[in-house]
Amino acid sequence: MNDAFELTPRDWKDWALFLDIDGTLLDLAPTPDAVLVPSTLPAVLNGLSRRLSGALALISGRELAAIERLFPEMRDAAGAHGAQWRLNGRGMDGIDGWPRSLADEVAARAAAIAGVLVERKACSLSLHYRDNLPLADTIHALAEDVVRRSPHPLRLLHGKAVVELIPDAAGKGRAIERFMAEPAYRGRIPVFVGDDVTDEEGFASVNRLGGISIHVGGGRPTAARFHLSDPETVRRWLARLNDLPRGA
Ligand SMILES: O=P(O)(O)OC[C@H]1O[C@H](O[C@H]2O[C@H](CO)[C@@H](O)[C@H](O)[C@H]2O)[C@H](O)[C@@H](O)[C@@H]1O
Repeated sequence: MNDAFELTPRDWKDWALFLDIDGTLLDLAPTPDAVLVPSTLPAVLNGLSRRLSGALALISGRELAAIERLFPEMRDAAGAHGAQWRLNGRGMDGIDGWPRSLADEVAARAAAIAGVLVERKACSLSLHYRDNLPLADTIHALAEDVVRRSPHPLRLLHGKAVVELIPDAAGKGRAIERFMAEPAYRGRIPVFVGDDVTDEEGFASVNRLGGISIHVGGGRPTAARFHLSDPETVRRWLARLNDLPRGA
């Protein structure tokens, strides 16, 4: 796979940049709240957003409230794998139909299993088992049972030591496509950087749209066409882009 480090837009009007958070912008941590935002990263993201005339969005499995806590200055984001959506600093219509009572039930069932961390979000739910990896099958079976019984169409995503329940209509590919229809993004080349299996839908979308898909890490098959080795390299690449002349 091609190294993405030397990739540079010919013109700042060319690219629309979509960035995953955990495992891409930020190093993975033992729990969701333990992640650290390196002190120089917000300024780099702001600088790039300005260079791209606003065509930069965070595309994350985290809920919007958590994204805002980590990156308060970022104006465009898709949360909960695209079930939530914010444009130009304003919350937009998301995906309805999150079955709260079923989510209560799955949270209670999972909380009774030692080593599982339940992360409840506005319209999705994550079951983390990083503390007890052999629980993977148990957690997957529990989540599959919930999806089968849900009154609303849900689906499962299997991420890094996590199973996520999301509305069936959500997904990072659709989130990127929704941004690409907005005036600030329309006509640009989508560039998506992500690390996880849950980012594959985003890679497939940007490939279809003639864009640039960049996988962070390695060790598994991916639809991405470019590669960066780890979040530290992603941050160095973004800083390098942000140091290019504004007229690039
Ligand atoms: O789409 P992303 O921005 O990559 O978010 C995916 C999930 O990331 C978080 O969980 C992952 O990162 C945690 C912190 O490093 C780690 O402890 C956990 O094992 C990972 O699965 C986040 O907590 C989830 O809500 C996101 O959906």
